[in-house]
Amino acid sequence: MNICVVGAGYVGLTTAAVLADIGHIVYCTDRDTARISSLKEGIVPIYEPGLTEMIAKNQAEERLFFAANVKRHMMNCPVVVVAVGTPSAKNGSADMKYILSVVQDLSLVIRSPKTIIIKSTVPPGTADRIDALLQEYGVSQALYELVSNPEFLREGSAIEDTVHPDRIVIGAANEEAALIVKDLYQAIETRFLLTQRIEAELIKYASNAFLATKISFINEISRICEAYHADITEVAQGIGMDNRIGPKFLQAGLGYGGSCFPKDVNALNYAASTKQVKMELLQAVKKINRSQLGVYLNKLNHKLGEKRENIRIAVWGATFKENTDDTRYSQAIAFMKLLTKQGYQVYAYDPLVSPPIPSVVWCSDKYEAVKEADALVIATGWPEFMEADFHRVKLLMKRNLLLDGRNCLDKKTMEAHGFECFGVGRP
Ligand SMILES: NC(=O)c1ccc[n+]([C@@H]2O[C@H](COP(=O)([O-])OP(=O)(O)OC[C@H]3O[C@@H](n4cnc5c(N)ncnc54)[C@H](O)[C@@H]3O)[C@@H](O)[C@H]2O)c1
Ligand SMILES: O=c1ccn([C@@H]2O[C@H](COP(=O)(O)OP(=O)(O)O[C@H]3O[C@H](CO)[C@@H](O)[C@H](O)[C@H]3O)[C@@H](O)[C@H]2O)c(=O)[nH]1
Repeated sequence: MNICVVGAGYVGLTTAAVLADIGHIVYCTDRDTARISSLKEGIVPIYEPGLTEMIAKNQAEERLFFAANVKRHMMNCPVVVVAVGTPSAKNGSADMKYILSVVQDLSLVIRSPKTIIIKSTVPPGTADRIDALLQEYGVSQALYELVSNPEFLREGSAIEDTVHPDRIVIGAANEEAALIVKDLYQAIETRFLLTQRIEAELIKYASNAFLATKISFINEISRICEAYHADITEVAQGIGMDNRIGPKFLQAGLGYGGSCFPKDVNALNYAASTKQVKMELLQAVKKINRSQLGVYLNKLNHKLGEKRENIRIAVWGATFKENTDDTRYSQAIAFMKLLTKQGYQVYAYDPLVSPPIPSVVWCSDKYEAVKEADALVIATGWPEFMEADFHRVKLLMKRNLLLDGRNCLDKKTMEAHGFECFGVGRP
């Protein structure tokens, strides 16, 4: 099947690579011409383990092509997968400008029967809205099927999540349209859930909202653990052994970030408000996440004392989590900004990124960042931080404070190296 993927971001590139790898002919398009030019030359503009290799293989085998002429490929392919961004607008709603521009482009090129698959995360009711728009633009409904097929991949494990998903959700107005999409994924062994479009749209938002809730829940429990000198990692382990709860997404830390949870929680909240539904639990989830950084800033302040001048804090990690180069809504970066606002000198290191942040000095290596530091903060759980030579780190630092903001280090080992180590919800 010839497929046009619109949007060569994290989701578009992964989807295009996997669909090509399972045998389809895929044209991955983007209106960002520089991005497409580099992709044509084999330079993948994002970091995602295994993606560059999968793209190269399928380009070489002539199943995957990159193109900046979005409309031409939309017109020629019977299947169009929409994977453009839906970032947060100022009022918390999903900003639909990219989706709407794709719909406009589509309206100009639908001349033969097409299946349009919405993979972007969109508010409930979007598929119906697109239907209405296409008809307003004069496109005959007989010429297309519009299907909601939300994406559940995580950055850092996008390929694995797409090749071995927990489920594939297909929301379609009729069975025929659903089966066309199901057929595309024939080579993927998983459970398929066929619903109407509105349920598929809500399943995506509700999944992210639930996962964010799990994180805020465990972060709140970590606060009571600290008060009672209990270890949250053991408490989380015990909770997770209950099959009804499960062990995943119970890692206490500096809070959730990334391009999805913050914006999707806001967008769900906004969608509810337009129907006069109050999402009280979600409000609490957001509030806990917002206050999580403050809790650890206060702890650091308390341990470092009143003086801020010439106090140096090393921060390891800037991306919103390990194994990605994405810094959207990164708690690590938010923490760096809080530290500089307090008057601390911040020396930062991340294996992949060094975005400009006023008053933050970027170091090219993790050991350089800790030189003469009064405290070290582990803000992202990159494996190379766990494997660091902490004997050397201790020798390089001026003082011995270590905030393990992702609970990824063994506290006893750190104490044996001479650190005063405190994690999130650990005595
Ligand atoms: N990033 C994730 O982990 C993830 C996971 C699941 C779902 N999602 C959802 O998938 C969607 C895409 O997310 P992303 O992170 O891949 O986005 P992204 O911002 O990385 O990439 C989007 C791409 O779309 C392109 N684009 C925008 N408008 C276009 C147009 N009219 N025509 C052609 N190209 C256009 C942009 O140039 C950009 O390259 C969002 O709705 C997001 O919520 C993201
Ligand atoms: O136990 C945990 C798990 C995660 N996090 C944090 O939560 C955020 C999000 O992590 P993760 O969910 O692994 O990354 P994403 O790539 O943002 O993936 C989420 O968002 C995507 C976009 O919608 C969905 O497709 C995925 O299913 C959903 O997991 C990160 O800041 C993590 O550090 C925690 O603090 N504790």
